[in-house]
Formats: sequence, structure tokens, C-alpha cells
Amino acid sequence: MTTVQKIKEIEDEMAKTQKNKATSFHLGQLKAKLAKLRRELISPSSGGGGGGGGLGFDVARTGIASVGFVGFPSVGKSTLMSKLTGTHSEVSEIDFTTLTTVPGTLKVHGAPIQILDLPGIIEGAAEGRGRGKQVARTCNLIFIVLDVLKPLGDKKIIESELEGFGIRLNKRPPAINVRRKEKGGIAITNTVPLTNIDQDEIRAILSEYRINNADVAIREPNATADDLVDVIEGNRVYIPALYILNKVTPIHPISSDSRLTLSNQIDAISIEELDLLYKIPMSVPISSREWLNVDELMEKMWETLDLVRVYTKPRGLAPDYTQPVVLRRGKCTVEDFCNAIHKEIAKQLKYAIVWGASAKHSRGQKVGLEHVLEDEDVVHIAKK
Ligand SMILES: Nc1nc2c(ncn2[C@@H]2O[C@H](COP(=O)(O)OP(=O)(O)OP(=O)(O)O)[C@@H](O)[C@H]2O)c(=O)[nH]1
Ligand SMILES: [K+]
Ligand SMILES: [Mg+2]
Repeated sequence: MTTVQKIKEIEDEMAKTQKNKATSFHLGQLKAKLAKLRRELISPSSGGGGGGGGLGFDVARTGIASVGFVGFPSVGKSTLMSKLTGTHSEVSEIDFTTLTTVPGTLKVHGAPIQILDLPGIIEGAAEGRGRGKQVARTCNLIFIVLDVLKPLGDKKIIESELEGFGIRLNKRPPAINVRRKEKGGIAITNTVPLTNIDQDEIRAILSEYRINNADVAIREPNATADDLVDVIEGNRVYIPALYILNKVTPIHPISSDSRLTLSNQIDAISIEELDLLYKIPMSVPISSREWLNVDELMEKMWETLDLVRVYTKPRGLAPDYTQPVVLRRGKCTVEDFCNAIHKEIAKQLKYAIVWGASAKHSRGQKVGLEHVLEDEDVVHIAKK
């Protein structure tokens, strides 16, 4: 049996098993088994990927952040990517037009962003086109591109495909800690009520991973068995995602980005369906072909990427607002700023003066390398 077949078998058994007190140990075991099998597909070296040609990265990574386009075939990924970046990626009505990752770049508020057009997802694909998911794991943001006429079913399938690949969308790592010990058995503590997982399930998962001695601390509200498995597996990636509802039909000329206006444009679906669509969090309706509402999409993308622009101010001169140094949240200290300009600068720094949201006062604050910068701060570097 191949790994994919084994996964299918376990999934089928889980679907048949009703969750209750008597089955929770068994379900815990199945979940852990499933995660271990999926791990074989995620790590290309284990051979689960098959299909020759090397499963490494296809493309050189450029820019400060990368956005991967994921979706079913022919939802309009390449149309959007080509127009956004000016890079040619073949468009046609034939499914699986795009067979490899096609990169392009786009400047948003002065920040170069890499856009990766990925091959269309097919359900259960562990090889070949599964490479798209491999690349998606390394992106800073994922655009899940959906056809507005059949978004909900596709959304569910894509989410579970990405989940199976260890990608967690719009989620933080669960607040669960598993500390292994030499002896003493299993001790479980929880600072929140356990509503979705019970002690039996926890023990089943631990034993499936041959963890016989450990302190398990659960601080995550509504923690699930999947959360625990994620923590034990440890190779999960937590990536923000935007849902793009593409192929909105332009009937009337578009006058604003208001959803009311757009709702007039989608003629082929009912009002009820439209309501459901607008309830999808992090979604943006657009037409990539007719170029409708793309501005709103770009703004949402910018917000979600959460980048930090820092402007340099040479001594006695005005800040240079044309060329921000762009940093990533969590990696935006004065030291990171220096390193982004030149490797040697941090060593030469005597102090920095910062103006903007991270500074204590508007006159400019004298800071050191460890100071954390905010978006649109202005920095002057004083050298030794
Ligand atoms: N009506 C309409 N058609 C669109 C829109 N965007 C793309 N299309 C059409 O949809 C078809 C597929 O577009 P592609 O950009 O090739 O789709 P893709 O997602 O890259 O497809 P694969 O590479 O095969 O996965 C083409 O015929 C496009 O012209 C849109 O906004 N509205
Ligand atoms: K296509
Ligand atoms: Mg394509």
C-alpha cells in the first residue's frame, strides 16, 4: 500500500468512528497515525513524493516577502499573477495550464513582494503537482483563489489539502507544551477547561508517539487532538491566508469598492449564497480579467503581510521617503535595519535616533541596536 492509500484508509476509519468516551482513545491513536503518515509526504527526502526531477525549490526567492497563489485549475491564478507583476504566466481555459511555479515581483508601498503562481491543486495529489504545496509551505502569505460560482466546496477541499501538508492557515501555534522527562509517567495540567479533548485522547496520542514520560501543559482554549499532534510533530507552518473570490461578473460599471456595488455584479448566484460568501473571513471578491476591486485586494494583502517600512535620515537632510528599508514584523530591530543596509553598519553604530510610532517622544529618541522599530519610523544612524 502506498502512503496515500494508507492515509485514505485511516481517514475512512475516522469518518466511521463516532466520537464518544469509549472511542476517544482509539480516535487519538488514529489521529497520531495519520499525522505520522502525512509527515512522509511533507518531507520530500523520505521518498513519499516520488516522481523524479528533485522536489527542491523551483525558483530563486527574491523580495522581502512571498505570496503563493493556491487554487483549483482555471480559477484565474495566472491571469491575476500576470497582470499584477507584468510577468507572463500562460493563461487558458484548459485546466492545468500552469505546471511549474512561475515567479514575478510586485512593488507594494515601496516593498518588493514576490508572487508565486503555483500549479492548480488536485485533490489527494501527493506527487507531481503536490509540489505547489511544498512551495506554499515557504510563503509568507497564501492567496486561496476561488471561483465565485463554486467557492465553498473548493475552499473546504483546498484547506484540507493544505492542512494535510502541515500548513495552518490564519492560526497561531497552539499554546500547548509537551516537556519530555526521563521518568515519572504522564502528567497533564490545564489552565483552561478541556472541551474538545479528553485525558484518554491525550494519552493515546502520547503513547502512539512513544512518549511515556512527559509534562503536558495546556493553556489553549478549546485545544483539540489535532493541536496536540501539531505540537508533537513540530513541523507545522502557520501562514496567513486571503480568500480571493474571482470571476465576479461586471454587469454595471464599477463605481466604488463597496460590497453593495459588487453584489450587483455577481449575477449568477443567489443573494443567500452571496451572504455566505461575504461571511468568509479574510475574503475579497475580484475579477482578475476585468480588473475589478484589485485595489482592495492589494490593500488587504499589504495589511496582512504586516511589513515594517523604515526611512533613513542622513545627518542634516530630510528623510528619504522614496526608498524604505522594508523589514518583517518580529525581525525589525535597529540591528535588523542596519543589517538590511549593509553587514558592517551594526558594528559601526554609536547610537540611532528614531522618530515615529516606536519613539517615546516626537523630538526623536536615542536608541541602541535592540530597539524595536514600527512601520514608517524614521531612523538616523550615528556612527562611532
Ligand atoms: N469571467 C472571468 N474569467 C476569468 C477571470 N479570470 C480568469 N478568467 C478566465 O479563466 C480561465 C483560466 O484562467 P487562468 O489564469 O489560466 O487560470 P489558472 O488558475 O492559472 O489555471 P491553471 O494554471 O490551469 O491552474 C481563462 O480562460 C481566463 O481568461 C475573471 O475574472 N472572470
Ligand atoms: K487554466
Ligand atoms: Mg495558471
